[in-house]
Amino acid sequence: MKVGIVGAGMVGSAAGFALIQRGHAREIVFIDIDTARARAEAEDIAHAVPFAAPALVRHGDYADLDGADVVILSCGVSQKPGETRLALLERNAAVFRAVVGEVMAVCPGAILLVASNPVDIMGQVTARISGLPPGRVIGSGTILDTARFRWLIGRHLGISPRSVHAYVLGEHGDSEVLAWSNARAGSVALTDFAAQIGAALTADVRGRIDTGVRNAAYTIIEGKGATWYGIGGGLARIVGAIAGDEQAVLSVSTVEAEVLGVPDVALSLPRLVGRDGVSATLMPDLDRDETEGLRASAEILKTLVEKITI
Ligand SMILES: NC(=O)C1=CN([C@@H]2O[C@H](COP(=O)(O)OP(=O)(O)OC[C@H]3O[C@@H](n4cnc5c(N)ncnc54)[C@H](O)[C@@H]3O)[C@@H](O)[C@H]2O)C=CC1
Ligand SMILES: CC(=O)C(=O)O
Repeated sequence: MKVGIVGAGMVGSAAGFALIQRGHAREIVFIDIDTARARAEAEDIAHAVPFAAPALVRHGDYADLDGADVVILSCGVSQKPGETRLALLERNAAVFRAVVGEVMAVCPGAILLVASNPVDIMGQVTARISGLPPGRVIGSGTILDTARFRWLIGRHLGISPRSVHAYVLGEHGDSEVLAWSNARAGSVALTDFAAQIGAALTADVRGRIDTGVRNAAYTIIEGKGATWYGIGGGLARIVGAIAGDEQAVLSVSTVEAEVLGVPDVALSLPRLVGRDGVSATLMPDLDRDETEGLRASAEILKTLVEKITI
C-alpha cells in the first residue's frame, strides 16, 4: 500500500509510525504546509524502519501522492484545553477546501481517511468536495472511542479489551452513544459476564466508564496538549483493514442516506471495511435511550453540516 498523510503533526506522525510498526504500508509520503515539519517527521520515522517492516518513508508535495491507495487527512488545527471538537469546524473546513482538491487532482482513485476534527463533519465536507462515493471517504469516527470503551470495560472485568465486543456510535464527540445494551465479553452478554466473575457493572461503574470515554480527549489535552497515540493506532487499524481486504467490522464514520429519520448525515455505526473502503453499514439493536441518543447525535451533526458552504 502507498499511503499519503496530509498533516504531519502529532496525529499524522503517530499514524505513520503505527503503520510502519504494523507493516501496513510499503510507502508513506508526508505532506504539510510546514515542509520542514513534514521532512523531519518522515526522517525520524524512517529511522525506525530498520526495527520494523520494510517501507519507504519520505516527505513530498501533492504530486508525490501519485498512485496512493489511501490518503490520511490529519491537517488543520486541534483543540486547546477545554475547547470542543465542534469549535474547530470553520477553521478546518477552510483547510480542507484547499487540501482535498489538491489530493483529488493527483490520486482520484485513493480512499480518503479523515482524522481532523470534528471528524464526522470533516468527512462529510470531504465527500462533498471530492465527489467520491460515501464508502471511499472514511472518517475515523468513533474507532478511538470504541477502543477507549473496550479498554475501560476490559480493565473493570480483568480481561483483554480484544475480548470485549462493544461499540461507541454517533458523533466522535460530546453526543456520542456508548452502546451498553448489546455489549458482549466473548460470546456472553456483558452484564452476565460481569455477574459471573463477581465484577458487577453497577450504575456507578457504568457512569465512571461513560465519563472516562466521553471525557478522555479533554483530560489528555489538559495534561499534554493533544492526543495522538490512540488515534494513530486507530488509523493504522483502518488502513490495515483496507490493505488486507479484511471486511473488518469497525466503528467508522461515513455519510449515510438516512439515520433514524435524519437524512444525509455522517456519523459512526459498525461498518464493513475492506479493499474498497466501507462496503456495508450495520444498524445494531439498541435500547430506547441509546436509540434516542443516536438520533439526537445525528440531529446535532446534521444541523452543523448544513451551515457549512463548500
Ligand atoms: N479523529 C480523532 O479521533 C482525532 C482527531 N484529532 C484531530 O486531528 C487533527 C490534527 O491534530 P494534531 O496532529 O494534534 O495537530 P497538529 O497541529 O500537531 O498537526 C496539524 C498539522 O496540519 C498542518 N496543516 C495545517 N494547515 C495545513 C494545510 N493547509 N495543508 C497541509 N497541512 C496543514 C500543520 O502545519 C500541522 O503540522 C486535529 O483536527 C485534531 O483535533 C486529534 C486526535 C484524535
Ligand atoms: C482529540 C480527539 O478527538 C480525541 O482524542 O478523541
